[in-house]
Amino acid sequence: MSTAVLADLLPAPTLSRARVRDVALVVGGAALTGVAAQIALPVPGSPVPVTGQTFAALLVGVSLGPARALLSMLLYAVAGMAGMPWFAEASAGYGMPSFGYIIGMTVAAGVVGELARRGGDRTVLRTAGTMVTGMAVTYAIGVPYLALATGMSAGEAMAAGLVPFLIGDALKAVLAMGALPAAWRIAGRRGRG
Ligand SMILES: O=C(O)CCCC[C@@H]1SC[C@@H]2NC(=O)N[C@@H]21
Repeated sequence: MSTAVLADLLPAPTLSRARVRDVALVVGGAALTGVAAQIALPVPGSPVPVTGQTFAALLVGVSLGPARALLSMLLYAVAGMAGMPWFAEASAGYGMPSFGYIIGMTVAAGVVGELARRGGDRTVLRTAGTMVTGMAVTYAIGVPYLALATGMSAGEAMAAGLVPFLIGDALKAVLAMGALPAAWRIAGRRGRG
């Protein structure tokens, strides 16, 4: 099954305009994630802060669809590795123990983009499943990376790199569960115009 994602609703009457739109979406998605990364709260005893990044990356994934979302997050990751200070707390590079989450968010954006392309953001319940999947992918890469980078045991890495974020992640999911189906309802009303 293949459906549109939210970005496809932006008008692009010609192929060249569609290209310009897509480039703007890819660059805009990376910039949005970079800004959201600056909303960061340190977690005592953990090298990983609470950030707005996951929410932004998953939102980019769902609203841009798999290909544009993956490109957008790759741009975010590669520019950050090259020195653009738009990782959490204005950091850059790839030496930090939280770098695995950036890889995780990149993969997750592609995965949730594909789920959205199959209608995974059209209802509250489906959006919940899509967000939980995206977060699970992020942690599945971020937590083992954290353990390897710091020498923590699996239990320590989960205590420092997963548990402190669960409540915040639940709030981010609830926000998306309200916003995304509502955006589709508004788009539907406009479409019927
Ligand atoms: O150094 C970075 O830029 C990456 C920070 C990663 C933060 C992770 S993403 C999943 C979890 N949820 C949060 O709010 N923070 C951590």
